[in-house]
Amino acid sequence: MRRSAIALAKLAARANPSAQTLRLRTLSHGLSSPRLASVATPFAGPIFRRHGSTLPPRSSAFATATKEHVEHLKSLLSSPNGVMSTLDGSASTDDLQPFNDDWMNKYHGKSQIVVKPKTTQEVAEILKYCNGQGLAVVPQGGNTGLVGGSNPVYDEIILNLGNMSAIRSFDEVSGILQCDAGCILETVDNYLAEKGFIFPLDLGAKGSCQVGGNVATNAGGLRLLRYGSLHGTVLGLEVVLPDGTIYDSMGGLRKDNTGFDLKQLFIGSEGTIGIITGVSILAPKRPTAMNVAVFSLSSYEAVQKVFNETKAGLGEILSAFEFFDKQAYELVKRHIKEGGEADRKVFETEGEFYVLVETGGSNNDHDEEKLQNLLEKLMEDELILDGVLAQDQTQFHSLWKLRELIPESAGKAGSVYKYDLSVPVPKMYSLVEKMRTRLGDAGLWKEGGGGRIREVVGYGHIGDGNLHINICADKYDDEIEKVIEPYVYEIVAEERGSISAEHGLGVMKAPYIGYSKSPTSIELMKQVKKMFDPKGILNPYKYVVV
Ligand SMILES: O=C(O)CC[C@@H](O)C(=O)O
Ligand SMILES: [Zn+2]
Repeated sequence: MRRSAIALAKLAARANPSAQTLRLRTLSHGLSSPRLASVATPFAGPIFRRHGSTLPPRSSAFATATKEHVEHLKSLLSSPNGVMSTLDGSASTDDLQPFNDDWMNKYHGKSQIVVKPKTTQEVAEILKYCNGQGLAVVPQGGNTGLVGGSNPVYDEIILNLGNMSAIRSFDEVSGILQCDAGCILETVDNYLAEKGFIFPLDLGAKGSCQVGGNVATNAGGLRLLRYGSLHGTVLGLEVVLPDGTIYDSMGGLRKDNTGFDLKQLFIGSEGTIGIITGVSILAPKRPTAMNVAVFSLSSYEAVQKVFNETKAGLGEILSAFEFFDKQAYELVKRHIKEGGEADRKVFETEGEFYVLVETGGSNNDHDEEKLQNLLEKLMEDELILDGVLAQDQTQFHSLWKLRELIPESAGKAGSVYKYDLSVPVPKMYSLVEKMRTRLGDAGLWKEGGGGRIREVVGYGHIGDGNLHINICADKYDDEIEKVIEPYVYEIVAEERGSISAEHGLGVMKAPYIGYSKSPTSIELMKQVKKMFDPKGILNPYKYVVV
């Protein structure tokens, strides 16, 4: 009888307990690298075109904040320390910089006031006052976004939710958690872990991003494949509307068919129609048996085949299926090495592509058997070149790091233009190839390095049909941007895809929404915005610009 891959791996582990990860088997021969055939899909509707995106000028409809405004805002809060401003000398420009700038150093606001309320009532008082005074406001959570959605464009007042971070309640029978919007995602997940539950969203920025910001941007993350989108898991919200009205649906019923499901409007509205202050969400039971494996593959076609086999083989225990290309893997290796870690060989045979498969179930033996059968099949079919399987928690995390460290590693390689696209899975990687060709033709990128574009990498959530393209440039520059945009949106529109699968529109993609949405949809969105925010004070110049 043939021994299984996992059994072999375990024997190897006993023989060499210091091995960081376990090798499954190496198949370095007999595999061709077929290119993905490009299939012409006619786009039925007219393709929206927009060239030379420019920022709208600062709106003269908004008041300019003064020292008197600062004084009044202070009077609305329980602690005057909740307002930081250069207008009254309570803060310096440097103090406000972490709130004005985004973490990529791409977006730079010029706000002179940061307000940090502690209660929903305080948020309501602030918004009521700002609305009355015509002062524009940008809501801000962990400021970890990628599209400039949480930074001021000009001098909007920053309303930061960081001081609202209490877990309000957790019901261990229903799994319903209620918390303040400013709770850090990882803190909430750790709290749930102690009770045997899991937050139904996980992403690389979990240590800094906030739950309210996650909901406001409808963050997708690494386990959407398993737990679905926040549109399904969020059961209720507390939201302060621009005039200070508090909308409260925190009751959080799983079933409720009485009228429009209004909370859905706020999920993914990027702080343009209300500020989320509380979230009620359904937390599933935390899997007690988890495993992760990473494979190297020779082609994108193999990635797709492995995805199909994995879905069929693992069924309900599949909790993540991620992919990355060799260029992304090289960046991570370099980053890990620069961080001082010993250079270790993870794969005997490296590939053109890598996939990470995670299982999460409740019975280790059952899950392992399924994973084992899958791996045998993948190897027999010669779909994978090599694979490693985590054997303990440390290895579990170090394998996940190969995927999770990609954005950070790209950031180390330069100023990164980030695209977050949805297209049918068979078309996904062709977008990366088209982008390389485009940048090569413009003389900006050369295979092997040497151009102003240092690297173009493709990775993402295959399980959700969501591709990330990261283009690492020597600096953010209009000349480069014009080569990339709107070209990148045009090639997405040709496939009838989405120009924002999960990062949102923010200020970056606001001008390009027409590549993904019809004029009718955009008009309806504008009407919604006007209804909730007739003065347009909330997060102006972004999302759907009225
Ligand atoms: O930085 C990016 O482009 C992607 C970030 C995030 O959505 C991820 O999937 O890692
Ligand atoms: Zn992502």
